Amino acid sequence: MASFISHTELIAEEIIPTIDFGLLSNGTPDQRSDMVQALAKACEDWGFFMVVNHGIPDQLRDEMLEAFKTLFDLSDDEKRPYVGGHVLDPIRIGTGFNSKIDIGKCWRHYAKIFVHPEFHSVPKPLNFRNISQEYSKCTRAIGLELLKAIWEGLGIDESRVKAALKLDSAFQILVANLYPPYPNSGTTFGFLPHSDHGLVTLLYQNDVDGLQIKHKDRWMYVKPAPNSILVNTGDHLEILSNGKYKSVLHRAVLNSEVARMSVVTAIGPALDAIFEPIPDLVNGDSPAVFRAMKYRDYLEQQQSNSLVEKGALNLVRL
Ligand SMILES: O=C(O)CCC(=O)C(=O)O
Ligand SMILES: [Fe+2]
Repeated sequence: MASFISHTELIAEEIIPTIDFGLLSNGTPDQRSDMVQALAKACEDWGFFMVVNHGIPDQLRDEMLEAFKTLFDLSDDEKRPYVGGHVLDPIRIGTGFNSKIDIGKCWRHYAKIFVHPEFHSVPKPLNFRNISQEYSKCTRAIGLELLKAIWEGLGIDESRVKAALKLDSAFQILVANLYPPYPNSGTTFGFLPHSDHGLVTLLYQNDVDGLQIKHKDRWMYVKPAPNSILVNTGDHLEILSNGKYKSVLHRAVLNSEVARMSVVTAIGPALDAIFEPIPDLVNGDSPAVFRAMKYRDYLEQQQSNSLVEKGALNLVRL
């Protein structure tokens, strides 16, 4: 496999947009309106932004990271029931992107748990259930509030989108990534370049950087502001917005000295919702560029195949 790291130019001079969640949820009407505009710009220009004043208690974030660390440290016997299942199994533990097809390319352990509309959890560690339930609730509320502001910024009727996507049953998945230290050979990634399938993804990491995003055709490092969470737009926002907001391509590189961990939560439509470009955004000047598909089918296809950047979107591209 070609070395991406040594052959790509990395840029750091651009400033990643920051969204003040406090002003979005509790600001004056003018402050909220400014944030809605800032969010629309961040989605259009970047597909990626940092969120500050998000209200997730520091302790809860740390407990969530620790609980996942303990889960990864369980014996192979204890983890076996969750290893090697189907991509739509509600709890999965594995390595690489998809353990069956990506051996050797991704130096990553993952745990993936479906937490909404049905909440799933593991029996060990004992505190996992309570922590993950609370963490999922908090992050889902933030994700849904961001989406509400995103619909507003696109000038579309929130209640119609919410009903079409069945957002009361929004599909939420909680994922932890553990990247053990790895000598930097330049050929092995933590996570290969990809976009996420859902509407928005929220990410929190330990204090080891490694996430990179593709911005204006160049890879750039992401250095999160203290206490921020990172948010990126997923394929479904690209589809719904009829290509106005592109899902951002991102990847994770490895650290040769220390382990990196990220806790990621992706929020999407209900699994049985059929998504397609929002009719208000399709017209003679801007014909539909994606066809309709059921979210569950998209997810299954995207997760079952090798990741080739944003290749999954071709399933629905017209
Ligand atoms: O660990 C990271 O920084 C990236 C993780 C990621 O992209 C994902 O879980 O989809
Ligand atoms: Fe991702």
